[in-house]
Parts: sequence; C-alpha cells; structure tokens
Amino acid sequence: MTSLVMDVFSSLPRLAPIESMLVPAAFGLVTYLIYKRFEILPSSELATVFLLFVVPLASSVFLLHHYSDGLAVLSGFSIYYASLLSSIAVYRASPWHPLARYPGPFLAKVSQFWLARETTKGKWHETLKELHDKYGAYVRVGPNQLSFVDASLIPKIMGSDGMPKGPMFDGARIPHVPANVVAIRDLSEHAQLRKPWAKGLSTAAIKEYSPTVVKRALQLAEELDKFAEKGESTDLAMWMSRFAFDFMGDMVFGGAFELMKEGDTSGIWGMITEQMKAQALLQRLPWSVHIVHKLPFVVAAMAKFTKFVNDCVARRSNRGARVKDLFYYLANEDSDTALSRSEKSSMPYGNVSHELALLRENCKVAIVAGSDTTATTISNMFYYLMTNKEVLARLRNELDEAFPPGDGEPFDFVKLSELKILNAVINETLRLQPPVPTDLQRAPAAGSGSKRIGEHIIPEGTSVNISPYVLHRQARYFSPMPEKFWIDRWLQSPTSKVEPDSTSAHYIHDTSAYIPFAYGPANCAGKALALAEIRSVTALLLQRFDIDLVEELRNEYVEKNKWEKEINSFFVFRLGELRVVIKRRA
Ligand code: HEM
Repeated sequence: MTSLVMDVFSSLPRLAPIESMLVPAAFGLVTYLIYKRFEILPSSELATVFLLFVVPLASSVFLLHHYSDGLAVLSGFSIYYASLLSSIAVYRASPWHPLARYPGPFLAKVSQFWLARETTKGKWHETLKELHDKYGAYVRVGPNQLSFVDASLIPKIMGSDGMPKGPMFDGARIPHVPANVVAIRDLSEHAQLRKPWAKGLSTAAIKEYSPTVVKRALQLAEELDKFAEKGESTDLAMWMSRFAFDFMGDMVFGGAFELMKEGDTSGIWGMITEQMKAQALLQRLPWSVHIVHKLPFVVAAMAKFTKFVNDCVARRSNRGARVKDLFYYLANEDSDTALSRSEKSSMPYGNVSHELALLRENCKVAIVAGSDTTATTISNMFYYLMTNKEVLARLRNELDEAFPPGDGEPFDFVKLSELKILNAVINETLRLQPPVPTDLQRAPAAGSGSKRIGEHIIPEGTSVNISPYVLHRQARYFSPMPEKFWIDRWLQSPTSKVEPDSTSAHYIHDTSAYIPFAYGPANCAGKALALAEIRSVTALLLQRFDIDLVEELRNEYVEKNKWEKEINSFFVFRLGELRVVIKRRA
C-alpha cells in the first residue's frame, strides 16, 4: 500500500468485526437502490466498473483491521454481493413489485436466470404450457416478464395500436451494429425497415421466385427417388432442411447453396443450430450482451455465423443482381440508395457503413426465417400424415383429383391455395407445432410510463410474451381435442357443433387465437411465400411417392412419442430425425 492509502486507512475508525461486515452489506443495499432508480445497464461501462468493483473493494477496508488483506477483500465482496442480490430478490418477490399480483414459479419471480436455465433445456414450449395449465391465463415467467394466453388481448398487445418489441430482442443484437427488422424495437424505425421486406416478399416478387420453388422441389423429388430406387430409409427432416436452405439461397442471394446435391459438408445446419441456441440464451439475459460480446470464446458460434452471412453478402454484392432476388430489395438495388459498386468492393469486414452492416443483419434474418421455419413445418406435417393414415388418404384423393398423376406437376399455386384439405392439414400442423412457438414479446415504449392492456397495466420496464404454441392448444379456443391432430376442425362451418369420436365436447374454433405467423405490423413478412413453398413440395411428394415411417421405428414414434420428444425450441424449433421409407407410387 502506498503511504497515502496507509494514511487514509489508519485515519479510519476501527469498527467491531460485526460492524465492519455491515459496511459492505449497507453499500450493497445502496447500490441496489441506485440500480433500481437509474436503471444502469452494463453498457455504461464506467458506472458498472465503479459500482460492481470499486465500491465493494472500498467497502472492504474496515475488514482489514480484523483479517488478512486477501480474506478481507474476499469477505467484503461476498457480503456486498450477497446484500445486493438479496435486496433485488426480496423486492422482486415482495408485494410492492408492480407484477406482484401475477402468479408464477418463485424462482422465476426473483431471477431471470431461472428462465435462462429453462431455455437451455430446449423444452420451454412444454414448460410454459404446464405453467399456464397450473397458474391460468396470466403468468409471471420472469422478474419483469409476463406470459399471456388470452386471444382477446392479442390486438392490444401486437396490433397497430399495441406495443413495440420487448427487451428480449436486444439480446438478439450485436452491440454497436444496427438492428435488423426482427430486432428493431422502435415502431417507426421498424416501419421503415419493413418496407424493402414488403417489396421483396410481395405477390409480384413471389411470382419471380416461383420457378425456383419448382426447380428445387423437383430436385428434392429426384434426390428422394434415389432412396426409393435403392430401397433404403432416409431422414426426411434432414432433406426438408436441405431443400429449404437451397431454396432460400436462390431466393435471397440468387443462388448460393447446394446442400441437396453436395450434402452439408461445411456444417451449415449445425452452425445455425448453435447460433440459435446462443441467441435464445442471450435473449433471456439481454443486459448481458455487452459483456458476452466481449468474450471471444462465448461468441464463437455467433461469430462463425456472422462470418458465414458476411461472406454470402460479399459474394452476392460483388456478383451483382442476376435476377430480382430478395437481396435486390434489401440492398435497395431497385433505387438510387443502393450501395455503389466501389463502396461494395472497398469495404473491409469490421469497418463498414451503416447500410452494409444493416444489410448483413437483415440477411441473417432471411437465412434463418426463410429456411428453418418452412422446413420445420413440412417435416411436422409429414409426421402427422404418416401417423394419421386416414387424413393422408383424404389429402391424396384431393390432390389426385386436382392434379391427376401422369398429367403434369402440381405447381399451379392458385389452385393449390384453394385445396381445402391441403390447407386444413397445413393449418393443423402450424396450430400444433408453430415454428416460432413461444416468444412473441412486446413491451411498453420507452418513455411511455405504462400501457393499459384490457384490465392489465403493463409498467414500462416489464414485458408481455405471447406463445402461439400454448394459445393454439387451449380447449377454450380449439375444441374438441385441442392437443390432437384433427383437420376437420378447419373444415366445419364456424357455427356447427360436432361430436367426433366419443367426445361430446362442443366444437370451438376461434381463429383469433391462431397466430403461427404472429399478428400486427411485425407479423411474418414471408407468410405467402412460405405457404406457396409448403403446398407445392407437399403436393409434389405425395403425387410421386408413398412415404412412411420405417416399420421398426413406428412403435417408437407412435407409442413412445419419439418425434415430439425430440423437438426442441430455441426461439424456433429444432427437430430430430424423421426416418422414412420412400416408394414410387404404383
Ligand atoms: C411456416 C413458415 C413461417 C412461419 C411459421 C413464420 C413465423 C413468423 C413469426 C411468428 C414471426 C414473428 C416473430 C416476432 O414477432 O418476433 C415472423 C417474422 C418474420 N418472418 Fe416468418 N415465418 C415463416 C416463414 C418465413 C419465410 C419463408 C420468410 C422469408 C424470408 C419469413 C420472413 C420473416 C420476417 C422478415 C419476419 C420479421 C417481420 C417483422 O419483424 O416485421 N418468414 N415469422
């Protein structure tokens, strides 16, 4: 210690051991009050270092009279942090917390880490459903986070007069990089960012992409035909992922990937899974992104994905527009604000213009949103068809009538969109397995103070999550058999009452609770494209093949629920293996 510090130290009163322990405890409490009052985030680096390092160090000095230097500092820090953390926990669990009236697990109320831990297990969709079964429609799932299962409130939460995206979307951002269309929280900025997406996924644009849907669907059928010829089983879910990824590469970048032809040699699918897992965790602890993004080993998966996307953008950018792909619209190549050629080639990674950084971020959205969700839906749908043979037969009849085998491919998009059974099968799949199952989060705008949602006052600093998965499985919205694959619920007239099987439950079909593509101004921009893709692939594969579960595994799938057990959610679903045998249709 320098003599100055020694002088200061010796001038301090010598407190009794117990009193010297109370000093860091008191500082811990004061720090909590400062945090609560001023909402200091880890991004305020100076304040964070001061409050979380300098203050506990300074408050340890009184312990130096009684313990060795090391032990005094260790005890000081321990007492300080115990006091700070328990003050936070006590307040959060207290009746004075603004969300005190909402029920939920005790640990969820006191710490955000509970939800983070649950998220890492990949079963949050199921856990959340259990919580709502236990506690009712309004559950506190985090210290400042609610989950609502109430269809009547969806327009007020997500509609045009609703709330902007919630803080979890800060966790999906890289600090100091512009937010993409999914992560942007300000409503007017979102409306701006949405414009090129609306153009790039408009009916006119989808028409431009349709030859690619056809080409890639035919290629998928050819690949699957090889298994029919050899009589070997294969993983249908893997093929759907490869198909969707190749199609997305064509649609976004005018041609980028050949996973169906060459296999996933560079581990793209694994990389996206790692990215989604890391992102799902960070979205639970959004305040931590500023710290985490400084730890190279933690962001390895994310850095890999970022580099992958940046490379795709650079390649497409240097090549220029061959066709009007989605990139064409996202990069504003249809207007004067497009990046100039010299700008494109001279920009090194890491030091790029706002426009290029934003373009890269939006391309990340396109890659994940444009492939993963459709692949998941088609795989889930085939699983339900293979385990509901009577539905499969009805769908087959409908398709055979509309597109008789031997009479050309089933690629009339308008006709496909009018097929009642096909649409009922897709709707029912998306009802039971919505690819974005749990986290449509919204929160009061900054500076608004609070937002009234029906009889609920949502204070600023708290948020509301809507879960399509949980909503879609409520008996009060979908009855009978809310948890069963029953396509007829989509084929009844809304007022009719039915008594299928032996159940006498009333028929309820409340589509205001059906939101697989979200709701309001930030709903899915790619809905029409996704549906066109799903319908064509399904129609083509059913026209050409008999696809069934491998017989030896049927029991595992049907009795032991293997398929659903292996579905994990990390913001979006990740699927297991769907092992099938494929035969050419007689
Ligand atoms: C079955 C397929 C799909 C489903 C179920 C689905 C579902 C969703 C959902 C629930 C959201 C809202 C997320 C939120 O509010 O946090 C969303 C957003 C979005 N989706 Fe999709 N999606 C699908 C396919 C696609 C496709 C093929 C694209 C094309 C690139 C796409 C592009 C987008 C975009 C750009 C957004 C962000 C919209 C915004 O924030 O304004 N989606 N999607």
